[in-house]
Amino acid sequence: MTRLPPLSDLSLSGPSLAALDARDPLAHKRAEFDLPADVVYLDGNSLGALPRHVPARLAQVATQEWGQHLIGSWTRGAQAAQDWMALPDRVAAKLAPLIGAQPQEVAVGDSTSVNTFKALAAALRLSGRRVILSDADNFPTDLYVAQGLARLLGDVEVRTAPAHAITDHLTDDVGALLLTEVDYRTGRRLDMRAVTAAAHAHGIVTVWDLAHSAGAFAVDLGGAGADFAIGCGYKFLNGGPGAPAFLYVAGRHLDRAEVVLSGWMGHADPFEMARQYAPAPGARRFVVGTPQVLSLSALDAALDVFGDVDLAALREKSLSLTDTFIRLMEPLTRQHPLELVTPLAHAERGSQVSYRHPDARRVMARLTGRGVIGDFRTPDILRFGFTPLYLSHEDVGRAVAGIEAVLNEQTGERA
Ligand SMILES: Cc1ncc(COP(=O)(O)O)c(C=O)c1O
Ligand SMILES: Nc1ccccc1C(=O)C[C@H](N)C(=O)O
Repeated sequence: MTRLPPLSDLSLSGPSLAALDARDPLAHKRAEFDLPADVVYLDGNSLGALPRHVPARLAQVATQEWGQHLIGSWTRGAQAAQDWMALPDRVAAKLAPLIGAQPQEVAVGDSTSVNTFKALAAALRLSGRRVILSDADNFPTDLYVAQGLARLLGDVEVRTAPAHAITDHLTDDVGALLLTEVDYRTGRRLDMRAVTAAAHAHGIVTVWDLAHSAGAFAVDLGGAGADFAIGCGYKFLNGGPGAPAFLYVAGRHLDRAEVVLSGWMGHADPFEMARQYAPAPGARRFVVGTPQVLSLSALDAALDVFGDVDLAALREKSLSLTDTFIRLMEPLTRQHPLELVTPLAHAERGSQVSYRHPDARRVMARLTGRGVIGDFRTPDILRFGFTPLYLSHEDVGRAVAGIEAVLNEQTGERA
């Protein structure tokens, strides 16, 4: 079991947590979200909370843009850049600064799974090779999509290795490397820059899954030299259930990146109705069919929450929340069969903390019943996500108190 150094200025008592909250530069952001009062929501890494202003935007799109302006909304307001046709591009432009991208390097639409397929196919084509390498414990959809692409192509091998040893498996026959920057179970964060550089040394094209990164901390795709990336709109970006996902392609690849799902909305001039596909300039070519206007509008509005957020402060708060949680949990790891599986080193940590527990499924069910909402992940993981925009250190204290009560309850039942 992992042990932490003794607490210096922190205890479970309210005031020190309140003091941390008092100097939180993001404390005011909480008021921008709608959350039930009696809940500590530690699941924003699965479904982000509702930004308060999003329902009004949805109502406006439904009743005015759809209800009143009907088909005209596709191009209406094009001068003022409010048309539905350009909505994916406008959302891409809002998202780009959060992931260290240029607007023309980002396409918004479809699901993360579908975008993984598009990015992986393009990466493999760019490499001219026939092997996809991934983390053996990657999120299932990443592995399934790679397997499906391999089945389609017939002569492609999907190879897996443990994420922590991935650089030992970078060989000159590997074409595409598909990795998730922050592991969905352990919360371990990979060094995207170092791994990308190591992959490039072998001529490997990288595809980074940013599902648990985008909106949790500043991602620097450009600085890391990443080739492709994909990620979810409904987790830390708070775009709502089923929100459109994103796909990043580095500007240097735009000329040669091929779109396997070449649909008319990624055509250079969709309404030319040409017989032959010609890709739109920039990442827009990865938009396939008709944009999902309702969900894109929700994501568009949700991203405004980030408008005044200093991304350095976001990371600092995230680490402060996860540090606080780990410290307050430490006594419980001595009394109960809890094993911290999230790295203590800040550079190796995303914005979640996970523990192994032999009865994790039941513990999480009980915890959720008490209003502390996290996740159980197979086989024995208790997972807690920390969204710096709407959680306080006092919430962390309440969560730990709830966890303690549930664990004691279970111990009492066994005795
Ligand atoms: C790492 C990772 N990739 C992808 C996904 C999901 O993809 P999709 O939105 O297509 O279901 C998730 C979560 O669902 C995830 O954690
Ligand atoms: N999209 C979902 C739909 C339903 C239930 C969960 C999800 C998740 O996002 C799970 C998440 N990716 C995870 O890391 O476990």
